[in-house]
Amino acid sequence: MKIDFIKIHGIGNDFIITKDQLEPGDYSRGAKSICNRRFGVGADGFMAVEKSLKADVKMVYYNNDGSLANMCGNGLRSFSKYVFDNKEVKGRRFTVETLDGIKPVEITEVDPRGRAEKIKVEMGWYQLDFLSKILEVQGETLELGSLILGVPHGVIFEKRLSEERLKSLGPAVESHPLFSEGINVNFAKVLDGENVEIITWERGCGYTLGCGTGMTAVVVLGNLLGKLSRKVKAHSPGGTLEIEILEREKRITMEGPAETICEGTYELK
Ligand SMILES: N[C@@H](CCC[C@H](N)C(=O)O)C(=O)O
Repeated sequence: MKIDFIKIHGIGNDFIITKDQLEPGDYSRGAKSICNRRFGVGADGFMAVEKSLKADVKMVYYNNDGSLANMCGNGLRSFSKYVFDNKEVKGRRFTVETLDGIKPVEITEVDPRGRAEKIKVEMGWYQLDFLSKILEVQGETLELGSLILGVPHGVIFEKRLSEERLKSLGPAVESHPLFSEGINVNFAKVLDGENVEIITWERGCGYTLGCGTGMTAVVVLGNLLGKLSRKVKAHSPGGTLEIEILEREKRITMEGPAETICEGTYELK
């Protein structure tokens, strides 16, 4: 079966998006195939655009290993760019149904041709699992906080960030028996109260250049621990997101870019 797709990234976290209808069982298999970086187009995740009865449009997200996830922050901005640029929605403010509920979106910057460049999304509110627990992993002692922001996140604050260390410890923490559904793993270094650097090992797709829900989880946990303020610039290898915790209203916003890479047709294997 052939599908039309577009590839969009949000701070280097890249996604394949299709409006074409697949057989229900084919999305997971399709995600593995099209996201493969050697034998497919290559991406961190695969998203389907669906009709919604509750919101303006519905986003369904699969990791590149074929697993379904409730939410993806960079994915939501990339998806929003797609539906806005392709006039699937009306106006610069609209709502997107996700498996984590309905997310209001605002296109905050457009290019001279009227295409979305910067997007602000509502991330909802978090569910704290625990602020701090000591984990022994591969002979290392890690102090980790855990919360759910649509998907589960572990946050480890460190003095120095090492991609090599993340790639070695990430898979072991992701599948640690403490987390029955697996977990995304974020290593974070606080630069000052308004700036934090983050590297992430994602459940279901490994090392990525940035993870929107993960960067938001770091800001939330950093704020709860008194390390970060409520309005923070979060920096990952692929770019920067602006994250704001609106405590009284119990909502969190995340703003950042999304950019089209290419579009085409793919023969699903
Ligand atoms: N890249 C995403 C998160 C995608 C889902 C995650 N890998 C999971 O399975 O929990 C983001 O930007 O938030």
